[in-house]
Amino acid sequence: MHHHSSSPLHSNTMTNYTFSPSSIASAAAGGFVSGRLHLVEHVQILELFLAVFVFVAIHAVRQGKRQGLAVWPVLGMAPSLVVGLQGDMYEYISGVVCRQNGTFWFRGPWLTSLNCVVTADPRNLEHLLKTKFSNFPKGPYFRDTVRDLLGDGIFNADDVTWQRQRKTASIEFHSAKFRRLTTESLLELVHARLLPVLEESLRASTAVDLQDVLLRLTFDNVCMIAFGVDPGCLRPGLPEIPFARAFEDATEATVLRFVTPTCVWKLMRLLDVGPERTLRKSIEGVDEFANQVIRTRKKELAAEDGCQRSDILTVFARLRDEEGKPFSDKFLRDICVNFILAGRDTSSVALSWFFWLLDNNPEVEERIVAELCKVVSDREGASGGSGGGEGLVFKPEEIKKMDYLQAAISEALRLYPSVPIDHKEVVEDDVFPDGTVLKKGTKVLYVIYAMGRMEAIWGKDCREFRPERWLRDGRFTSESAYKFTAFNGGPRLCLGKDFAYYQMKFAAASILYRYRVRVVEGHPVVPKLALTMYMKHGLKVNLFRRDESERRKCLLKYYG
Ligand code: HEM
Repeated sequence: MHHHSSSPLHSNTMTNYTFSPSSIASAAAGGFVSGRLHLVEHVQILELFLAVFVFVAIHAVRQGKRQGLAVWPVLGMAPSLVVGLQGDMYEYISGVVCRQNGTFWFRGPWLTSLNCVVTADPRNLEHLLKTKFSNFPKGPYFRDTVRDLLGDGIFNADDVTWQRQRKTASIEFHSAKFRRLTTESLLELVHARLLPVLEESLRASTAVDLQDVLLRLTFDNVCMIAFGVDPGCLRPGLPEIPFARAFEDATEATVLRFVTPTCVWKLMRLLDVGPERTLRKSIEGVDEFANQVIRTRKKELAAEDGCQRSDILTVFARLRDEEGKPFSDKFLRDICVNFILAGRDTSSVALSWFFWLLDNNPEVEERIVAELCKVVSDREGASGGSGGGEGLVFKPEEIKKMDYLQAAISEALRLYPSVPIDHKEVVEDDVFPDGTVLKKGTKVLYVIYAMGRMEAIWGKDCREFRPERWLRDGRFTSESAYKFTAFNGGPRLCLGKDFAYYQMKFAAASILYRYRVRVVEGHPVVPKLALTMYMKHGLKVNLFRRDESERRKCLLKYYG
């Protein structure tokens, strides 16, 4: 369409007319006439171009009404996606999926692999997560993209490889020994490391990035659970830890692959350039740390020295495969790296949104503080007031009793699910309960973020932060995993769910009992576009001491 502007005739005429000083007369006579002729030609072509554009645009927008997003020739829905990327992508997709009654087809540009079904319909979720579970694995596309980092670990595996890890890890996660490990490691981290860092910020009257602090807390915690080793990210001065840095870089570079055409990143990997070079180097960093821990642990176990340990590495290192052989170091590395990835950021990100929501909903915060004080005042032998001092440590059975806190955290996860979008691939032709026809190989995206904000699921007040919706007679009641999908559902339900709730409740209760957490005025809070819903700019907060008289006031207000 643009060939006219590069025609030699056209450019010569223009050159003569505009710049040649040699013949003004000829320019006035012949040049001027031909110039006008070309101008007319120009205008006609422009008009034609405009007419075609308007026609295509009307067609695209009309199709958009039916299909959710404008569909352009060749580019499909990609231009609409680019527009969406300028604002809040999650809100944008949620809007489309709601207008389309829960499901729509995303049409990618020709010759790309971006076509997929996008859904937020609980019936479809139950179908793909439970009823037809084996027809919706993670699939080869996902596996190829993340294999360099995750190998054959649980997050990246399907079928037998997944089943075997799931079974062993599930038994372990529900054992008393493991529970003890998680409660003890968390107690140590919160009281010896988290609270001192926060106290220091209060004393110095400086703002602190609460998201960063919480990310460090859960990173250390999950490493203790996976490896039995504490990397020490959460310490005064918030030092940079090479293993944590390598892990983060490796995850980011892996995520980048999802938005790069496969042939491009594969070529970059071959040439060892750009983000692929970063990825290779950071994976080396991860492996160096992992391999050293694995070697040491194997020696310990051979010397029967590590019997008391109950971390994931020790459990799997003791096992034997079908042929009676121990697992390879590489497989042990994959198992641990996957657990770290799964349990690293999700709880801390959820807590960050939770504290931000509390800052905007002071009455919810008061109710939580009242509940904490009630639990403390119910302690045997406690008398008067809320019964605790600054050194108070919540006990596991007390954490369990905090129904309102559990409701408030669930409500934060409903509105800001740590994993906002997830995906599956179709093995055999199938049909969703809502009638969507699925061909073998189709990719399915389910928008967990949108599901938390649908009137059809949560009612008219779906956008309000209202923990009460989770309570029946003051007791926390869980929702169907196919409506509240923050932890996934069916056989691949989050393995760390109970632990995550314990961890979030323990950390939140320990902080709220001592401090008022106030977000710094004007601090921008927006989600980052990534596989995990981080706050893009972190969460800068100031801390203020919550003293006994304030706690007592909350207790009296709600419990008389
Ligand atoms: C608020 C906190 C958390 C949320 C919202 C969350 C959410 C999820 C989701 C959505 C999945 C499914 C991912 C997928 O299959 O694509 C998942 C899987 C998993 N989560 Fe969590 N998670 C949380 C905390 C944790 C923690 C603390 C751990 C471990 C210590 C953990 C361990 C796992 C594991 C091992 C899987 C894989 C299960 C499987 O594939 O069979 N999670 N989680």
